[in-house]
Amino acid sequence: MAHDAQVVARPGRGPAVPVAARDRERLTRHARQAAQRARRLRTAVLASITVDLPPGADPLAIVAAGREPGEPWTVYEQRDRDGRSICGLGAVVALEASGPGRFRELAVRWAALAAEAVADLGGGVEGEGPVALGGFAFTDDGPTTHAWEGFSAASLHVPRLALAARGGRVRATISALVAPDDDPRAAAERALARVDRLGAATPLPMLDPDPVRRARPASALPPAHYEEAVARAVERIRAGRMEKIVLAREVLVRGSTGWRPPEAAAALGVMREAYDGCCVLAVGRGPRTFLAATPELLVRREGHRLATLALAGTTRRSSDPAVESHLAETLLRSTKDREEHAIVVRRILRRLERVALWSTAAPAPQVVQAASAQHLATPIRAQLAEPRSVIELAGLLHPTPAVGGFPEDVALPMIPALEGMDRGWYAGPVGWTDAAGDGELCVALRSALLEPEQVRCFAGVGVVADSDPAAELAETEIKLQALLPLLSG
Ligand SMILES: C=C(O[C@@H]1C=C(C(=O)O)C=C[C@H]1O)C(=O)O
Repeated sequence: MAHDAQVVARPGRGPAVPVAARDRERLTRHARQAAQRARRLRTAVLASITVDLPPGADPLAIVAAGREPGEPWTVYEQRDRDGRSICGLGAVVALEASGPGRFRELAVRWAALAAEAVADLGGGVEGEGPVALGGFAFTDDGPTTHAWEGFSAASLHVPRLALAARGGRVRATISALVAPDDDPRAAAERALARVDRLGAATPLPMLDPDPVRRARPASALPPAHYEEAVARAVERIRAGRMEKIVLAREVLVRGSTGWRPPEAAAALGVMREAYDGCCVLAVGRGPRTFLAATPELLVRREGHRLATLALAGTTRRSSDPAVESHLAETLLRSTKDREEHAIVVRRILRRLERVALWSTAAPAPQVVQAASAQHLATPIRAQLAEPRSVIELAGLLHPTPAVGGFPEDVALPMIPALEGMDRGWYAGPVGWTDAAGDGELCVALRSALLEPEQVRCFAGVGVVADSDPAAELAETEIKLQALLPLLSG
């Protein structure tokens, strides 16, 4: 799988997304039909076509090379799951919302748009056809600081060009939005012209192997502030006010004059090669890009089937296999970590009771390796009583106590004051949904925000009655090792 990307990364091999004459005509026909529908419904209607790309084409490389300044883009990849990748470029529709109803609002608006879309029948690659890609901030009301400009509380884009890959097959969906008084031919031509501007496929950029200017990471707040926050949280837990709260910290990466953060695409190229078992994702809005290599699946829906993962309890990794498995054994035996983990499993199962005919979790957690950390993990599956959209299901589960706390009504309001930072999209759900409401969202952990002149990295830990502030600070350092070294070179 790891070799596929390099195959297409040969320059000068023709257009990245070739569109044959008959496909162009079909998009115009779909746009004409969409215009009729739009006039009848008095609202804009989506028109799209889906075409094959040469086998092995690399969606991430195509999107990264073709992006024009400020154009929104999304990447969602898990290479070790049969080479799955879903990427989007541009936005023909931007669905945005905020407040406690944000998940449902976007689910309803997307379902209405998708139901009327004039599109090709599916060709069998998951995520092809009309899709909405994007994500959600950690809190219902969204980011509060300038750093997250462009990232709203809830944001799903229908890309101009969506690419879906699986097992070497790659499908490209080109979309136009046709308003009641639009000229359908012009709408189709605009869409095709954008895809034609992509030019030839080019390789992913490389991280500079020997940067002249280096950057230094520095905690946004003194580490002692974090330890004090953990100590205060432990007091409240021991006083019986709550069982668990997740507290995070932020590390800023800045360099001397002239230093610029590495290119997002170069970092993503390394992340997807190096981090098996993680979902590698990126959401670009304006000049900023939010990146993650996360081990935490929030929800996957395929028809009536739902999958999620309880992930909590952490130890470090080791290059010595004997030490690595010893650390895993110790984690499995740790009462503190097992309890921290059990809180997450219980809460997920309780939430699923509202929508599932049945749900099932493994009786005991297993240990999984993810980038710089090892975690306790319990896969959970459920059968839905009725097929709620994956976006609504994400709203039902988010935030789990793996990133929030328990009980929520006590823990969640304490987080901003104890942390003293704006989480933005850190620990929020990011992913995709198709026209049927199937799709997948991960929790954006091991994440960073690339700003024009600096990088912000985030890491948090679950605090319980037995937490030790120094040990929790050390655990944030383990998690930060996933992205910090890559983004500060
Ligand atoms: C909060 C983070 O990770 C979460 C917290 C964990 C823990 O407390 O052990 C483990 C995995 C994640 O659910 C993070 O990576 O920032």
